[in-house]
Amino acid sequence: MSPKIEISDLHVAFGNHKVLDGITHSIMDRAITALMGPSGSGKSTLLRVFNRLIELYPEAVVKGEVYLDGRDIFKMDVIELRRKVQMIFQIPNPIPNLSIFENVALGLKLNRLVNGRRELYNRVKAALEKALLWEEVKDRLNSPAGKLSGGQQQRLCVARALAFEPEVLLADEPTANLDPENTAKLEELFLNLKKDVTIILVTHFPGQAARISDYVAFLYKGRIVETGPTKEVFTNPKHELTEKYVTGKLY
Ligand SMILES: Nc1ncnc2c1ncn2[C@@H]1O[C@H](COP(=O)(O)OP(=O)(O)OP(=O)(O)O)[C@@H](O)[C@H]1O
Repeated sequence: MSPKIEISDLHVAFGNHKVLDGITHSIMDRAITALMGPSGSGKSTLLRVFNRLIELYPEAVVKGEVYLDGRDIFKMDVIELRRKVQMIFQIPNPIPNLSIFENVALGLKLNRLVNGRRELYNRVKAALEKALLWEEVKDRLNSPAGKLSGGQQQRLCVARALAFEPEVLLADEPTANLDPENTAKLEELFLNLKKDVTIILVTHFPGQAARISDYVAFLYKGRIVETGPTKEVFTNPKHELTEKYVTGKLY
């Protein structure tokens, strides 16, 4: 497996508050990497560096290097970067009054990524299929997205992201507000996707990391304490803090 993202000596602070303190790590291509660690350890901040969403926080100071396929992300056109590196959030955020179809189509139209209605329909359909939502919505594509269940709205957000045919999908605690059935569906969807897309998943649930990730990085107070293939880290943690975390004694 080759690295998709390489991070070198990354530091992030909000004003004087150091949040990431010298992260050096590689994220493997077309695999699921789980970022886990106690609340406040810097997982979401790290995720927000990968698509440079961090730059929307005026007090954030970022130092260090991050490469996507060998390209310095801080020198890339940010629109291009965010097209390649899509993100979904803890609370599904479709545009509620817009139709299911339009939620997925809008970004493609605004960015002029499609030619004509037939291609647009095909791209939207393909994205909804990959997001395991097509069968549930194909007869009501024109109804408002806000009428979908929470789990369906989250899969719609995945479809919206996939419509851009991204290389990386960032997911920030995407199942935190879902019931077990919808959580299972999203996990299945991620497992299907990883053959095409590199997935970086922030999760609060060690069980979720164990179920679906190939690699984990365990963060504690802004540093990566331990990293490796998921099975290895869960069955034979090398660091005491990791052991406590994976056995539910630290959260
Ligand atoms: N915009 C911000 N301004 C100031 N401090 C921030 C900001 N965002 C995050 N922080 C601080 O950075 C630290 C790391 O936050 P971050 O959200 O990255 O951690 P996390 O591991 O994802 O936590 P959680 O699991 O609770 O979401 C926390 O102390 C948090 O208070």
